[in-house]
Amino acid sequence: MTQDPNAEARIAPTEVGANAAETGDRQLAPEASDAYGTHEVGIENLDFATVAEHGHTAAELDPDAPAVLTVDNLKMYFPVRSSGLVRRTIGHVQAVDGISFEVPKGGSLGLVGESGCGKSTTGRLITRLYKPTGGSMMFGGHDLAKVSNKEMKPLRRDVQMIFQDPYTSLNPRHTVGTIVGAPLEVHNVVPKNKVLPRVQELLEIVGLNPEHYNRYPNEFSGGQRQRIGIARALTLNPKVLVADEPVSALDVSIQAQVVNLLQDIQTEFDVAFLFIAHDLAIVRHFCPEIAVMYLGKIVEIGDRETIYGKPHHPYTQALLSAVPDVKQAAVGGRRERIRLEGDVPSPINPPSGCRFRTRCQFAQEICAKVEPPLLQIGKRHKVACHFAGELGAHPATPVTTELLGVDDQGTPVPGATPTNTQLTIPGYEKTWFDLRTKQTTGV
Ligand SMILES: Nc1ncnc2c1ncn2[C@@H]1O[C@H](COP(=O)(O)OP(=O)(O)OP(=O)(O)O)[C@@H](O)[C@H]1O
Repeated sequence: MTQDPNAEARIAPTEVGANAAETGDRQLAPEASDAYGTHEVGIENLDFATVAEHGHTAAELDPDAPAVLTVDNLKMYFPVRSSGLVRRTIGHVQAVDGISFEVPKGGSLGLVGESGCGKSTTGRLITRLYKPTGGSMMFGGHDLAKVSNKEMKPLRRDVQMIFQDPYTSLNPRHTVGTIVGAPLEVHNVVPKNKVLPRVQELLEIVGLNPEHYNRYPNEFSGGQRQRIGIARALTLNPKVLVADEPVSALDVSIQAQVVNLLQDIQTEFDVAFLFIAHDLAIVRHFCPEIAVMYLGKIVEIGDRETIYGKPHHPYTQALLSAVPDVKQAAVGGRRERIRLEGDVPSPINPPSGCRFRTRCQFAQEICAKVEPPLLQIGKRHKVACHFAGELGAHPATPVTTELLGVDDQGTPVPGATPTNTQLTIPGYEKTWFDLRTKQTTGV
């Protein structure tokens, strides 16, 4: 494991959880560190952005990395049934509605957005906890969306999930050894007498005492339990890990340690992450590439610098304006908060055209009539907005009309030929639409 060079204080192996279990106290003492070995960051009660600075450096983008997972036009519609004896389907929750993206080999894509926008559903689709309504998820030559449960079994080894809540995701009746070792037995990967050594090795890798394999989850603190969940996800040497809010249930001082552990794991296991989180500071640190979701759609996707520095979608701009930025505040340059009006509409009956339009200050007639395509507007930047532009520089007229063959009100122009062929691919093209010149351009 990589030793954290900036850690200010190394804390002795802690057994806070064990002590608490002995006294029957589930309210654990404050966790200075939850790790047995490495990964401590001796900093407490700071915001994540600051803590992270004292831990690992932010992950870097490898623009040449091939895609390990390619998701194309993925959809998940949950049926809504009437009450009564004959339960007819009366509608659908459009939890995920036609999203496309790539996860690079050994890299990480962050998925952010408000609660209910479809992040967890996306993660559960990729790990095939749900079977999608439509679309494809190409992984190692297989379409995970189409394979049968039987065909999926060997593929599950490669695509694993870390769950949000370390309190409910571990079976309290099983020892850590059983929890971490179970996948090895189910998939028959090592002989029975090799399971325990492998479990102990994994516990050590995630910073837990390998001798604690025969303890139960309630004997560990929250951060330690999440390490158990991480060890379990790593057992089969996956190629893709879906981390669904992996630190949001943890104490702030522990979050950075667990994120740093995930970074170590990514480097050493060369595993790719789909990192789902609503905390934009954590995503900024962990993910060189970020997709922003709103009501089942990706509204903006791009590299970290672009998404955080020059977001072009009004929703991304509003989300980012709500992030407390300690450094900015210190120099008196705190961002003005953009308040979104109203609630997120129901995914059963989403707004026509652009789904964000009911809460968008720039919305015009075209937004209700025509859905904006996820248009590539930079080398690694796509946005779905008719009025895409930097904060304070949104255009007065829609930028998409010529591409879509409509006028400024969204009415089809007779004889116009829409040129939207390149608008929905999962990755990036070598050329893109220049918002200023409204021409295709490239490197
Ligand atoms: N099994 C299900 N049946 C019906 N609707 C569902 C189901 N799972 C999720 N939904 C709905 O799908 C939408 C997307 O939910 P999802 O949990 O994916 O969002 P999320 O962005 O992960 O939110 P959160 O951060 O709160 O988990 C929500 O409206 C949710 O109510």
